[in-house]
Amino acid sequence: MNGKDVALDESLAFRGEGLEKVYQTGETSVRALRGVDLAIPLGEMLVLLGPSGSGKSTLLNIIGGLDRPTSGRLFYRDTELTALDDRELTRFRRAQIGFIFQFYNLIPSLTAEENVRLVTDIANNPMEPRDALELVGLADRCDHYPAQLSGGEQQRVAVARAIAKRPGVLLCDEPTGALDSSTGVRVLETLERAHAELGTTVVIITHNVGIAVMAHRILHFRDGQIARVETNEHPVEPRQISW
Ligand SMILES: Nc1ncnc2c1ncn2[C@@H]1O[C@H](COP(=O)(O)OP(=O)(O)OP(=O)(O)O)[C@@H](O)[C@H]1O
Repeated sequence: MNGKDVALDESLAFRGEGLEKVYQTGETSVRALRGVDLAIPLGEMLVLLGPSGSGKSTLLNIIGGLDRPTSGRLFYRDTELTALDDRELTRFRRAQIGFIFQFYNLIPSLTAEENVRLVTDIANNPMEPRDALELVGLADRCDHYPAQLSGGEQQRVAVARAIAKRPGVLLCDEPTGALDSSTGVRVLETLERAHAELGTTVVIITHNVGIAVMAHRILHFRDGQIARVETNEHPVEPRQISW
């Protein structure tokens, strides 16, 4: 198969070496990633922290196969993502990655269940949409339209949609950025539940230092690099978090 690596570490979900990303806009170039090396173990709960513009979303988009590094190599398990063509990268993303963004991106004319079904209809081994909605605590809201749901409930539908295809990895970019503390905690609980029950590797970008305590590790970004790695021996449960 394309891009197999001989020195494979089977305990890792992602391994990146020397990842660089340069955005070129006309005359201006921005070095968003400046030589990032990383290893993300399977089943890890990882938080990316750092100031605005430090490269967190750029890295998340690259590990999720939405974008490519300018240079460097990136592996997901035994597959070298940086050796895949566009079709193969899309196939990887569809099969393995669930994305959750700050704004929920639900289709307003579809019910919660139908929003989830959009994904399960094209997945290989999906959950029933109602089971995914039950897992996020919305069994009684399946027939509601997004406008009939609160912001936190809409985000939980987005989590259900992301986990329903049983992805190996959940990538979350400011998943609680638009939510107040108690609503945000319920969303974090659904991420923790997917992590615990499905063994999903979870990567969360946040500006909120309060959230970082639920992670196994925290990567601190600065100027396109990982400035510091913090290991958390005792991750706390989301219900103990507030901000
Ligand atoms: N598509 C793009 N074209 C040009 N420059 C970009 C593009 N995307 C990001 N950048 C630049 O790359 C740098 C890193 O951006 P990135 O979005 O990865 O940072 P971030 O840490 O996620 O920031 P935030 O916390 O504000 O979302 C920034 O200087 C940004 O302006």
